[in-house]
Amino acid sequence: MNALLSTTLTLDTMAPFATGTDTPHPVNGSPKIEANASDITVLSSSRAVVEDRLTAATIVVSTITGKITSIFHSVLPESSFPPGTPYNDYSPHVLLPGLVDAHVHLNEPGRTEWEGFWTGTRAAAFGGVTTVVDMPLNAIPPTTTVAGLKEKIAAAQGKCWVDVGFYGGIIPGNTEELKPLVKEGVRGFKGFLIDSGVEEFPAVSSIDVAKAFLVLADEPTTVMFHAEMIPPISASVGDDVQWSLPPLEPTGPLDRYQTFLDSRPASFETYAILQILSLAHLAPRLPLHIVHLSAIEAIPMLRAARELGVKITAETCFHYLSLAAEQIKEGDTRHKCCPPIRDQANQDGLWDEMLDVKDSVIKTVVSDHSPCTPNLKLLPAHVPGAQESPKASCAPRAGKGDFFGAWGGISSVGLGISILWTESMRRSLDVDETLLNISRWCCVNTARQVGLEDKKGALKVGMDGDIAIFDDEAAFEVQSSTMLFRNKCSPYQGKTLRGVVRETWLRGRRVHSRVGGFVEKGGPSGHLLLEPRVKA
Ligand SMILES: NC(=O)NC(NC(N)=O)C(=O)[O-]
Ligand SMILES: [Zn+2]
Ligand SMILES: [Zn+2]
Repeated sequence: MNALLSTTLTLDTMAPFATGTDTPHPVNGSPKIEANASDITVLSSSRAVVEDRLTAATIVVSTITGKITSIFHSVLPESSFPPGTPYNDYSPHVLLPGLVDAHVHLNEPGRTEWEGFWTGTRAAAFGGVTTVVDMPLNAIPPTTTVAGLKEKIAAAQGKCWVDVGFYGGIIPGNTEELKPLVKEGVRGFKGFLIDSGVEEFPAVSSIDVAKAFLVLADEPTTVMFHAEMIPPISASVGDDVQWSLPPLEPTGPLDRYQTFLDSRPASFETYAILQILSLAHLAPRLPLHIVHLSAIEAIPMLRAARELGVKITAETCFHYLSLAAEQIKEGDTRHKCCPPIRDQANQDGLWDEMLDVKDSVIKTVVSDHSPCTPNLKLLPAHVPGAQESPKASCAPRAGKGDFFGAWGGISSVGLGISILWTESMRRSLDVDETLLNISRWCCVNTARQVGLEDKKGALKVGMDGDIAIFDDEAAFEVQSSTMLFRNKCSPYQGKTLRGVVRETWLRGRRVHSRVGGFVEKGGPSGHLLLEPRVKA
């Protein structure tokens, strides 16, 4: 280790962990790094998020293993490295870990016209996301069997611009498939407690959940729920309690957002979460997770459960942190998702939980990118995106602007970091703290949620050289050229977002730069992340 204090460092670029990891600022001039110039690449900046702190950093990545071999807490000059070493000083832009978006629907095979591996992962790469984890539904077949997973894997080959992991699904009757899916490398499971929107992925009952908990109790996985459920009492009219009101029944004009919001109240989320918690004792060691938490009313019960030792966490989404019901115009179904975007006070409450609470129950922020063809959004002519609809692949079931008939799902993969940055700056949050928060919510914690914490989500020696170069001063307009997902239909369209991802690096190779576009030579280099999880 004395070598660290001398001026010459030798890097063993083949080794997953380098000898020199963290050197003090060079005292007598710059250190000299000995390595084969073609075996390493160097990225540096006056600002980087390295292991939960903002620091100057020089990051050396092996181009052979794709791993980070050393990190120096200063900007070493190019002359520190052998002549010909690829070297980029990005100061003052920020080096961040590539984002891990742990909730994306890629929909291939079967509904590739909604989204596919090629387009979805290019949109991710554009926005600094270097890993996406694909949800088990909306592709046909769904990932509820090993055979279904194999079809996914076959469909993904050679099409991924970033690394891709897969979730399995829990549906009635597939208990036998769950352990084999863990062995095949799924990163977790999702089940629905309410209609999923697609018939091949039915909701589970409490008996199905109990069976899944028992079979997965000691498996290295995370079981996640779409936590909305229709409570037995759905509405009260004055003093009169109305029993068994038809579920999700609209009580006003179908194109008014408030009508839709009223049809899926916070009680749907709290009731569903109570159901999950009531079964948690069946698998006390199994990590449980609530996907796309929207209602702040659910926070106290999650906090109480965690205090009692229940292993449960929650994620929220970019849209719940940036959009508000009051602002949604009549018929603008681009905003339809489930659970719904709630009011401004709810949005503020989510931020309060994440910022002010020491051990927030909301650990991660994800996109829940769940697109469809624009015709299924039933967009009225005045909403942007309506004119861009390709020919309808399926006849719309309802009138234009109908929030009940439109497909539920928001498109935003690759826009997340800029959405969070814009909203954080609007809230006048501290710049440095926001950079750390984004890295916690979208990198470190999402990687942990899906069992990738040994490879992804942090700039650390031994981790994959997945890096986003973030320009926090720039801004851009969301338009067709900046939404790289297949269907250019998103509530962010036309908005100006602050914070631009200048470049995205995957395992030590530049995948995309805002100036040069995609590095097409060699084609997509994303890996499928199928190595089974190990027990935490
Ligand atoms: N079938 C879906 O993709 N559903 C998704 N839809 C949303 N979130 O509106 C989801 O994750 O539940
Ligand atoms: Zn869901
Ligand atoms: Zn989803």
